[in-house]
Amino acid sequence: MKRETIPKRRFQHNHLDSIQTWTRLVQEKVMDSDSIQQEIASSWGRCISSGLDPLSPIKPANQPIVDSRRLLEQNENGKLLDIARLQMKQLYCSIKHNGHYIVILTVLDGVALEVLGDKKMLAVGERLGVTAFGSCSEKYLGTTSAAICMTEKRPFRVMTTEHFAQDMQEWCCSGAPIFNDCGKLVAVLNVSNINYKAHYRYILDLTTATARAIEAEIKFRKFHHMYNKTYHYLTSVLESMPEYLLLIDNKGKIDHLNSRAASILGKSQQDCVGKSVVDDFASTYTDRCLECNAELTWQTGKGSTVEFTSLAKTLASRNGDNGYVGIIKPLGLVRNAGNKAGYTFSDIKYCSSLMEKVITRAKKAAVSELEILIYGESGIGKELFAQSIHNYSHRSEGPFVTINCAALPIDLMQSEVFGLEEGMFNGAKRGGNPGNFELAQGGTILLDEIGDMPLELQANLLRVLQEKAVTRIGGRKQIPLDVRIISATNKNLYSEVMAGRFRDDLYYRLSGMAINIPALRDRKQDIEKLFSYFIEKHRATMGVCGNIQITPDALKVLVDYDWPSNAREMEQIAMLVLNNIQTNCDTITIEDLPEFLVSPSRESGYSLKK
Ligand SMILES: Nc1ncnc2c1ncn2[C@@H]1O[C@H](COP(=O)(O)OP(=O)(O)OP(=O)(O)O)[C@@H](O)[C@H]1O
Repeated sequence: MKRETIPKRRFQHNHLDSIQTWTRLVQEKVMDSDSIQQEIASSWGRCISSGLDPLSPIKPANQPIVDSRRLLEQNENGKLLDIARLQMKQLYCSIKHNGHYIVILTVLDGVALEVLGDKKMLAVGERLGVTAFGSCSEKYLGTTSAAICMTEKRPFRVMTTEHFAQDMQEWCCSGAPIFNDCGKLVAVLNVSNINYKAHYRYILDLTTATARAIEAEIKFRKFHHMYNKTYHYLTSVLESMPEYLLLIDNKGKIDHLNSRAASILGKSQQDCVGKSVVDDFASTYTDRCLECNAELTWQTGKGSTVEFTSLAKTLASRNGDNGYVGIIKPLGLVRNAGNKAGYTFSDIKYCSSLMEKVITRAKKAAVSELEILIYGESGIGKELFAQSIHNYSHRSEGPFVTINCAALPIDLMQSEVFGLEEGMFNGAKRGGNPGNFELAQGGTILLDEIGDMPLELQANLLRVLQEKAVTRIGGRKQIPLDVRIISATNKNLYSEVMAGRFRDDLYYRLSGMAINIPALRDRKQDIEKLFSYFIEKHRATMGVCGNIQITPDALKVLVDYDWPSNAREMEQIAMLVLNNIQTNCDTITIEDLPEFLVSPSRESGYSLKK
């Protein structure tokens, strides 16, 4: 087929020109490209190259078969349809009083995802196979506005004899492309009718505006989803932290807090959010308190007080609205009521005989008066054991106080652990501040992360152990102590002694009875029970109902994993899984597990540190 070039160019549809050009094409096999719009000429060219005969009737029987289920699963087509349906209905309602129309949503390979219109136009469409999940591709229908929009990636109208196939030449179509949030073309929206006079120019504008509205909804849903996901992650992370955390905005109002923080303040989370720190909790609060590491006393709903030390970080936002992350330290509650250990041995979930032996040993240790040194990797349950030992001992009615020996700067730690004599610093109260050892009187003190205790403090600690008494910083008086010491570490303390980082005399004092908690990877029998326990523990708060099972495949993935951060990591993963699954889901499958667990390359697996 020859192409003739006439120097005159046309950009608008002219019925007479296109009918002449088309007739010439059919009768003389000559395409006069310059007497029709260039986009139409290109489409006709493609139809000719694909062997389409303009005169042969369009038969639905020749249509390529489409697997509708697969189509909906591909490329987020299901979501697109969900969004577009409502907009298509609105578009149709705004034009239907002008005549008979059909609104078509076509996806990339030319398949119609949705078709709606009045009876007459639907019947016209049906005769040509223009139905939901029917192919409307260029190879089948010839030139259409949808086909041109796909190629040109902009709105386009195809009128009557601009259609290549004779069977389509009654049709008038206005189409507009739909792009996703990444700017990728995903579909074309199209309005068609078979009455030339009722295919007004504004129909193309309306179609384009509706396509833009669909795009905006796609973006909105994506951001909404991302926002929800981030919010859930943030909440899960805050909830799983052992600290009492608050996010405070630059006006001193509480933006968010974890449930631990709310419980220590004696209020619900809802009651705390939006409340002013100054008006409702700590009247001496200022931003400077946070910046200069000052201590604050918070009034709680239960009439007691909580020390709020400024282990706070500034959160800078782009628009300069700085906020803070605050950590409430429940020292005040310890002073008022004594700190209670919540866990007992019955809270330790296991099946393995290895763990059975460890628990038997820990119970023996509990009823003795020996100092106990608990060894185990990070997140394995050392604190859980320490609390259980305390509750199993005759000191169970006394306080249980934990000191994290790695967490605080040395000066703060001195006063925290050993107490502060009155008048030592401006912050010291009348009568001085008792340290953690005094607060643990009659009970147990857990020296967590003992392997990280600075050498300077080790000397003071040794003195306390030898003398069974404590002297506050800046004071002279010795205060006799009746405290049982449990230490915990994830380091090899003996190697630390050998390396000169830990005092040998202190090491021998602390390790009256050693308890080794084996890593989770060394007791695979416990994995199923522990994972089910964490799922059940968080199920309700994460909004998932019902009794949840795990498939053998998914369980195998969990069993095969190394669990570098042990039970704490497993708890995080259980929460991520709950976040991934539907609220009414009753089975956890491999697809619900985080990617790094399932993928064979485990190097990128994360490990969580307290
Ligand atoms: N066998 C178990 N059964 C039930 N819960 C467990 C078990 N082991 C650990 N956990 C839970 O896992 C979390 C981490 O435990 P814990 O804080 O006691 O670990 P840790 O060894 O003290 O950690 P770190 O070394 O970071 O101080 C806690 O929520 C704890 O209750």
